[in-house]
Amino acid sequence: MSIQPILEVEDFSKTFMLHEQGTELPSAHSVFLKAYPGRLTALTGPTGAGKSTVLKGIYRTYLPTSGRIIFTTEQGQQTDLAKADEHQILELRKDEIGFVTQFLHTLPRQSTEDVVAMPLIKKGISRIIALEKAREILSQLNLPERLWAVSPATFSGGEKQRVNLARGLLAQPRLLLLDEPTASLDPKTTDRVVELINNLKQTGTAMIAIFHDMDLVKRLADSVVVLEPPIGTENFFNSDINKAP
Ligand SMILES: Nc1ncnc2c1ncn2[C@@H]1O[C@H](COP(=O)(O)OP(=O)(O)OP(=O)(O)O)[C@@H](O)[C@H]1O
Repeated sequence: MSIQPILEVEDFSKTFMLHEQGTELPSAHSVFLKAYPGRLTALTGPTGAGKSTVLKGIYRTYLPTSGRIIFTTEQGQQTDLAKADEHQILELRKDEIGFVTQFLHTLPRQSTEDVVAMPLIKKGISRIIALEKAREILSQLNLPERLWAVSPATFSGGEKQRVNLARGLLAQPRLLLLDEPTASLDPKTTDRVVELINNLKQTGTAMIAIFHDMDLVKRLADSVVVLEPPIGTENFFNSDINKAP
């Protein structure tokens, strides 16, 4: 039996209305992509092509201007994320869809280990076990132990990225969106992230990840979608990566 996609993005476009400037700014245009359980779809293309906009559309930070985002839930129900109500989106974010961004928004005074453990605690895992797992992954990602009890609010870019990755990977969602997950990391930690992402694939998580570094695409991607503003996208498979522009 062929493997079924967990997510299908069909003809996704987003135009931003800049009311104060009285103008419209086209962003992502006519994007098609699919995500499969246990596989990683890489999203590449030049700056400003709309890659982050597509991930934010899937996570529903933005509403698309047009197109469909069909997500198959754990119960096997198909939902168009472009039309789902806020309550359903919040439930899916809690249980099924994760997003590792380049920014970290946390409550003041919340410790790093609590930030990382929180998605597991929300899923009903005991605080003691969740904290144990949080410390384990923070150590794997080379975040110094002296920082675990401190709020990440004042962390460096690379430290914040480690916290974001630790939280997103530990939660093991069914679909994980990653926006340049290794952008601020040193080569040793990047290798560790590659290993953790490959482990997560084995558990069946579907991933869509933005990369600028083609070496990472070769190491991690099962398929690639190239965004080319403003005319659309080109899809090809990992075996063709060397032919990519
Ligand atoms: N909230 C917003 N309001 C107005 N314009 C926006 C907004 N978000 C993104 N854009 C515009 O949409 C276009 C695509 O932005 P996006 O961040 O999706 O690109 P990207 O491909 O991820 O770029 P990069 O590789 O530099 O991260 C850009 O021209 C950007 O200025």
